[in-house]
Formats: sequence, C-alpha cells, structure tokens
Amino acid sequence: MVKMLLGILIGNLGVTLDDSKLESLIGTKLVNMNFYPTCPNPELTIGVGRHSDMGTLTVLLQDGIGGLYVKLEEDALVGRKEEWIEIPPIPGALVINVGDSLQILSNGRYTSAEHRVSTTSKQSRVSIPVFTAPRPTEKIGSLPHLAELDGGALYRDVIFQEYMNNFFGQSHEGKKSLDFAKINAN
Ligand SMILES: O=C(O)CCC(=O)C(=O)O
Ligand SMILES: [Fe+2]
Repeated sequence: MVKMLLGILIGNLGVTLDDSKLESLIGTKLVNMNFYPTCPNPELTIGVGRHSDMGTLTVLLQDGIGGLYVKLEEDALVGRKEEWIEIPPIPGALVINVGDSLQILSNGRYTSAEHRVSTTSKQSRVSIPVFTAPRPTEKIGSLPHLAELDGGALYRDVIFQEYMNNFFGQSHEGKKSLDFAKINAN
C-alpha cells in the first residue's frame, strides 16, 4: 500500500520512479507500539514532543482517545496563522504522515508533518505507527527533475544512514533535523 501511495504522490509531481527505486525509498520498515499512561496534569507533560518523522511515509493506527496534533504552518497568502489541529480518531481509519525524506525528495513540494501528542488525565492511549524510510545506504536528495523545474535543489544528496544518525544524534526540536540536508540552511 505504501509503495502504491508513494508512486502516486511522486507521479503527481511528474516523476516516474521504477518499482525497485520505490522499493529502496521505503526499504526500512519499523513498527512502534506507543503507550501513553494517564497523567494527572496533562498540561505539565509532553506525550511526544514536536517532531516530524524522518522517513518517507508513516502509517499510523490510533485508538479512540485522541491527542495527536499536527501543525498547520502560517500562510500569509491565505491569511492563516500557525495553528495546531487535532487529528481526530476515526474508527477504521489510518493516519498517513509525510516524513522528512519525502520532503527532501520532492524538493519541498510535500512537507513533512510536524506533530506532537498530548496525554489526558482520564484515559491511557495506544498508537501503532508503521514507519517506512529509505534503505540506510540509499542516497536521497531533491529529485533532479524537480530541482530543474523549481530552478534549483533545496536539498543536497545525503546517505540516509547519515540523515538518521543526525536525526537520532540530537534532541528533537520541531523540524530542525531537516537542516542537515538543506542547502543554505541558516
Ligand atoms: O502516538 C501518535 O499518535 C504519534 C506517535 C509519533 O508521532 C511517533 O511515534 O513518531
Ligand atoms: Fe511521529
């Protein structure tokens, strides 16, 4: 399913990647099982702090409790201020998150979802994300066709293992990890 989704998302940008390339871009797969116990003072705790997932696409199953928030970036063009919106649990629905690797490959046309989780004082929560990410040896950077169309690459080529080392080598601060691959990050 993830391979098909990725093929469609990249295809919509006018780039066709063959099956083995798509496979390489989601070749690392990891399942987490998150348990968030109840917390008497949810406002004083962080369930999961703000971050984006480092991989390509994340498929997330959450129970019915809620508490997952995604940041909508400020957009002056449409007069929107930065806002955190809750992703309500819908029975039988999966949440699909764009990760940093897809942001890099798409030259920023898809942006990774910055998200966080808050706990509640009444009910514990369980979520199961399935992360897909490039193979550790895979080189990722802005896809050349998109860099050309956009008048330049926003991201340099990095070996995914290096991106991962950097991601886990520092504490998460929103989407700061992306700076590692950004050209002209300041
Ligand atoms: O629990 C959730 O809904 C999200 C967890 C998460 O963001 C993560 O494990 O990366
Ligand atoms: Fe996450």
